[in-house]
Amino acid sequence: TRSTRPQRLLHAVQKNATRGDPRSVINAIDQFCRHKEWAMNVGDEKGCILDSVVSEVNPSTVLELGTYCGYSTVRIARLLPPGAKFITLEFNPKVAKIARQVIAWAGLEDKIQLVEGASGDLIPKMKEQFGVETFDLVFLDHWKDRYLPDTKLMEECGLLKKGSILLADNVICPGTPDYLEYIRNSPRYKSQYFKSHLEYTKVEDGLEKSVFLG
Ligand SMILES: CCCNc1ncnc2c1ncn2[C@@H]1O[C@H](/C=C/CNC(=O)c2cc(-c3ccc(F)cc3)cc(O)c2O)[C@H](C)[C@H]1O
Ligand SMILES: [Mg+2]
Repeated sequence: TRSTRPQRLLHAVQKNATRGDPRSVINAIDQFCRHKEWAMNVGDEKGCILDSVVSEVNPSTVLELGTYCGYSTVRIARLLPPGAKFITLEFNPKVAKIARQVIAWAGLEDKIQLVEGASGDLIPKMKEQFGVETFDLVFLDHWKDRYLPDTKLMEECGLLKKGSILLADNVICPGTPDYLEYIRNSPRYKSQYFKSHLEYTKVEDGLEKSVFLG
């Protein structure tokens, strides 16, 4: 049977990237998706914005919603200080298996805790099961209609503290209208839109960075 897109992306990494070199893994995926087969990674253009936010926040605790093939996981993990706690959630076991191999190829498995399951089930368990108090940074990149419910759930579970940063991908394309409306009108957040393009295309997209005010 035909391979899956994540499997083909993993093979491109194993063929073209150097083991233990996160930068080469990132480049191999970007080359593959730009020239061979598009895939829904945050990509190089939005990835630079992600890098700058991660570097600025210099987080001790990070949560990623929607690992997919691990492209943004590798981008984030390579910039984290030693001892940082980085949890990424992926509910599709086949996709998680690919992501684990991409992360291992980058040599970053010791910095990342990939947890298989649905965010709605796992977010309420973060404190008791994963020993997390609050998250300094959350990267939202899973199903777009889940950004808002999961943000409200993180608030309810006390996982955000004054200064916590939410960074959301795809707020224009495919779009997350209910999330944007909520986060831009809530007195509990200060938001900023970073205009960019849909990965590997000229279509407009962007990242929304929101600071939780407590
Ligand atoms: C109950 C589940 C919720 N909880 C969950 N808990 C854990 N893991 C979850 C949850 N919900 C989903 N996931 C996982 O995250 C991944 C899913 C990621 C989704 N990303 C997009 O849909 C997208 C589309 C485009 C796009 C743009 C233009 C186009 F023309 C086509 C596509 C671009 C982009 O940058 C995009 O990120 C993965 C496949 C899926 O298993
Ligand atoms: Mg995305």
